[in-house]
Formats: sequence, C-alpha cells, structure tokens
Amino acid sequence: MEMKIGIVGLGLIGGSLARAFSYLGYQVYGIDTNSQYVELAYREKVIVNNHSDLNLLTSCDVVFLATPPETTLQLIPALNFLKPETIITDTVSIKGEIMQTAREKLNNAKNFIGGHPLTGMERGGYQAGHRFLFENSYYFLIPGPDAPEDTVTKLKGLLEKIGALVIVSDVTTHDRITAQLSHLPHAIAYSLCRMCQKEEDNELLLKLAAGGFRDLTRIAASSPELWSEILLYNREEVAKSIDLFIGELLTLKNLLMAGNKNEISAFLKEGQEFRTNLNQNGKGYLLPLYDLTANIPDRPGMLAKVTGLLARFNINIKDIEILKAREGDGGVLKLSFATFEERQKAFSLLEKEGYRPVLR
Ligand SMILES: NC(=O)c1ccc[n+]([C@@H]2O[C@H](COP(=O)([O-])OP(=O)(O)OC[C@H]3O[C@@H](n4cnc5c(N)ncnc54)[C@H](O)[C@@H]3O)[C@@H](O)[C@H]2O)c1
Ligand SMILES: O=C(O)C(=O)C[C@]1(C(=O)O)C=C[C@@H](O)C=C1
Repeated sequence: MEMKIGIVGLGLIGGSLARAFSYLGYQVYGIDTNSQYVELAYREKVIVNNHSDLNLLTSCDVVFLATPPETTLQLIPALNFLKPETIITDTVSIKGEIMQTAREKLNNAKNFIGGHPLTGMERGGYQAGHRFLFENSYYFLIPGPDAPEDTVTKLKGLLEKIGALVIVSDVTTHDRITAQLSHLPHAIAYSLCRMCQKEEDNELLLKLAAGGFRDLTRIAASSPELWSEILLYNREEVAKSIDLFIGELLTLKNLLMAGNKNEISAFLKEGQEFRTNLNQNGKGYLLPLYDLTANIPDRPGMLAKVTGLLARFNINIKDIEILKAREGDGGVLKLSFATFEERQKAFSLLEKEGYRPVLR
C-alpha cells in the first residue's frame, strides 16, 4: 500500500512538498491555519482534504511540519495522537531547539527525524511554491540518538524521490554550518539594507542600486517574522559568525588605511578563491555545475530560441540566469549543465549560432 503523507503548513516549503509528493501519486493530507491555502491546494488536487484538522493526520505514515520555528515547537507536543510508527519530521532552518523539544515532548521521540531543505526563496506562502523546489537540492536529515536505521532510510528514500540530495548529519554540525552559510548572509543583507535606508538620500540609493547590491541583498526581502525566529533560535552560532565577519571587515579596513595594494589584493584573492570553488569540483552547498555565458540580443523570444536549440540536441539546462539585462543592450545569459560534456556540446552549438559563448 502506498504511503500516506501529512503536511502541516502549506506555505512555500509545505506547499512545495505537497505538490512534489502528490505529483508522484502519493495521497497527501494538508493542514494550514490559512483556509485559502487549503482550498487552493484541494482545488489543484495537491491535497485530498478540503478542510483543515490535525486529526486528518491519524492515518498518515509520514508527517512533515512545515511551519515557522516557534509554531513548530508548539505543534510537536500536539502530535502524540499519531500512530506510534508514524515518522515525524520538520523543515525548520535550525535544529538544536527542535530536536530537544522532540526528545522531551514526543512519546515516540525516536521516530522524529529533524529535517531542513537547503532550498527556498525570499517569498513565502502557498503560491510561491512549486513541485521542483527540492530537485537537486541538499536536504539535511538529523536523526536523534535512538532513531532506528530503517526509519532514516525510509525518510531518505522518500525525499530522494522528489529529487533531494539527502545529507544525514548532527545538530551541532547543522547549526554551525547554516549559521555561516545562511543565517549570517541574511543578517548581513538586512543590515546592509538598513544602513542604506538610514541614509539621508536613500531615495537616490534605491534608484541607483545596481547588480552587485541586488545580488547581495535579495534575501533581505525575506519575512522578518520568520527570520527573527531563525536568528534567535541559533543565536549562539550566529553571534560567533557575526564576530568572525566583523573581524574580516576590520582586517580589510586596516589594510585599506595602511594603503598597501598587494596586501589588499591578497585579502580579496582569498575571498575570490572560495567563491570560485563554490560550484566546482563537488565543493560547496550547491551542486557542482559546468557553466558558460552567452550573449543574447534584446529581442522577444530570444530566450526560447536559445533553450529550444539546446533542447533539440537533448541538452538539459540545470540552471539559468540573466546576468546583465539592460534595456536595448542585450543580455548575458548564464547557463549551467550537470556534465562537462553537455557544456562542451552547448558551447559548440551556441558558438555556431553566433551567441559568443564563454566558458566560466
Ligand atoms: N523560506 C525558505 O527559504 C525556507 C527554506 C528552508 C526551510 N525553511 C523553513 O521551513 C519552514 C516554513 O517556512 P516557509 O518559508 O514555507 O514559510 P511560509 O510562511 O511560506 O509557510 C508557513 C505556513 O505555515 C502555516 N501555519 C502557521 N501556523 C500554523 C499552524 N499552527 N498550523 C498549521 N499551519 C500553520 C502558515 O499559514 C503558512 O502557510 C520554516 O520553519 C523555515 O525555517 C524555509
Ligand atoms: O535562497 C533563498 O532565498 C534562501 O533564503 C534559501 C535559504 C538559504 O539561506 O539559502 C534560506 C533558508 C533556509 O533554511 C534554506 C535556504
């Protein structure tokens, strides 16, 4: 018999999980305090229930909590009515407090496996989600000390079916790594925007903010309610990361004041090295990809032309980004491929068609 899946919270993450699992044919029960999300998901046949009630989860084999951190901490003790064999997992971006609450408040704590998908975006809510959100994305699983091996294997297998790349880890590693890779970057983006907001001529700054500023601050558009909880629940690790970051900024400031160009360049080079390695040789939190850029004229349908060309030769584009889009000036398209061979094939095709590709 096919597994029944319950999802509490049908926002960005829960709504995306629901879409991905229902697309694969699983029976998905979805719960949300926002009745519009439940109605929408039911109408789209993403969930099987048309009203929200936690009791609907009684027959589920796996239950995902895809709610904000504080709500998740409150919901965990309310799940003791589930079948003892039900696997419970969450999606919260911090793991310490979640794992402790599960250990203390669940009758069958060994069947709680902490979860955290390393994918998302700055928008929330059901409409922001989509069924591909987890494809090729790393996904942390944090089993408690007594978690049966087959429970972890079962959940891992389920997540792999929706394309996730599962990493089984522990609380300490998770909370330290995410502080540096996700929580600190959000803290920096919000702080940088706040600094500009306080400037006297912030209207002018808003108008002129170009690519670099936008690249660095996209995530400052994320929900302040959600992020205040994430930062607060990982505050020890975030505070350590903030101190390390302040240390880096002060080093740079001192180098600038000392005026030695070689030393400044060496400092920047160390940063550049990490960034260059991010998508290469299997390093980094994103999948290693093989990139190229191509120049495309500013005309309707150009994107379709380029992607259509590659599709005709069965070349799969893993990621696509417009790096520079200026009115009337054409654009630079960044395309990423899973293999070296695909990128070489794409390079030749694009070169032949005059798109002036460059390997990255
Ligand atoms: N946004 C991201 O990029 C991202 C990425 C990975 C993990 N996460 C984590 O996933 C979780 C959900 O984040 P999101 O971005 O999907 O947020 P979201 O705001 O899009 O979704 C949360 C949903 O939970 C619902 N909800 C709130 N209280 C509820 C309750 N008591 N019962 C039932 N439903 C309730 C809300 O109505 C909303 O639909 C968070 O814990 C977050 O840390 C977020
Ligand atoms: O891309 C974004 O907008 C995100 O914020 C995604 C992001 C991240 O920091 O990378 C945010 C929070 C999660 O817990 C995991 C992923």
